[in-house]
Amino acid sequence: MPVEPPVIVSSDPSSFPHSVLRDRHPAIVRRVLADHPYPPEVRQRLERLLQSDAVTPLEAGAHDAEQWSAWGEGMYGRSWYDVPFLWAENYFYRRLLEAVDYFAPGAWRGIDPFGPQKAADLPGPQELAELDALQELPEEEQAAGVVTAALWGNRADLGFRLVQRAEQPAGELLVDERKRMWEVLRGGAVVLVADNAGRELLPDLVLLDFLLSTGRAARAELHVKPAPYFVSDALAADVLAELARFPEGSAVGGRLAAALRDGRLRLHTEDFYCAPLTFHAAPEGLAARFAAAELTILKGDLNYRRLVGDRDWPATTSFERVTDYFPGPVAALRTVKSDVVTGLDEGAERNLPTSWRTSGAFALIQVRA
Ligand SMILES: O=P(O)(O)OC[C@@]1(O)O[C@H](CO)[C@@H](O)[C@@H]1O
Repeated sequence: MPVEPPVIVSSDPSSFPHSVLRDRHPAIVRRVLADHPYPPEVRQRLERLLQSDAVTPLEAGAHDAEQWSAWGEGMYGRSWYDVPFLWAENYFYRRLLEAVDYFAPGAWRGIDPFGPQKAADLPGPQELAELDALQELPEEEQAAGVVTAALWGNRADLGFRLVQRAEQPAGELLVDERKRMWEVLRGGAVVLVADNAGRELLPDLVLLDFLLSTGRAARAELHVKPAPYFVSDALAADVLAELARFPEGSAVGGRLAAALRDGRLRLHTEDFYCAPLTFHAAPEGLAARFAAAELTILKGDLNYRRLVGDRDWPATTSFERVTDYFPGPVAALRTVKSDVVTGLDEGAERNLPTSWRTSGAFALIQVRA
């Protein structure tokens, strides 16, 4: 194991993490306030969240207060900018859910504060038709197409789009190890850890359908978040909303529904997916699921940070080495939207634009088998 560089914090005002806490989080709260006719006490709590300088613990009665008191040891009372970035972001979403009574008994319980944004991002008939049309291609081209679509679907999560212009230049793949992905898959079980709903989840579902219908996988689990998170992250309800978009007679939609019905495709979730932790701390049951799979596919930027550790790794750090703890073969499909990168060749960074780590214009397909 290489010497571990420090965990990323947000204290440097010129850093990406600082901009997330300073600009993105307030924009997210403002959007949630605009999207819902919340009562005054909820609006006040959201405003207070915006104003808070220091991190304070959850109310004692909160359903997961004990968990968060353990996860937050040493954090409370400190500035949001001084605690680890990954922790601060996770806790921000937890506080936001608290503010909108997401877990509290009452009428607002279970109402997704990001629901309207997600609904507006559901794929339209043209996107569905384009993905369905991939099936007309020869299998090898389809294989390339479904992976490319799932990869670039990750490019514009809704949190990112709140602060970034929507249209971006064409993307560039910095590492492409998809060949190894295909070599690992021999008709066993696959886990796909989803990231965003909407335009990312659709190609993820198409990828799962491709794996199942070509026999590259016999079974698949689609792991989703247990609660709203990072604005657009997919919940089981988002999967169902997406499936309902496939038109009558869609071959892909029909096969996915059949696979869910006969158990070849299963939805799964764990509280861990909303914990401020990396995969090093995956609970035993989840680690066993990863270990039993021929391949775990991790989607997105945040899952990448949780996989390699949210640290200032030099970009040439070996991906193989930092992921060798992961309990089974793992593939990361990720557009680069934060500072954490590993697995680049020496010198590869040299010709990239200064913003390459956060622009969403570059991507990685990395595999550790
Ligand atoms: O995981 P995703 O949806 O690909 O990206 C999540 C993200 O937008 O949120 C974090 C910043 O808040 C970063 O990890 C990344 O920029």
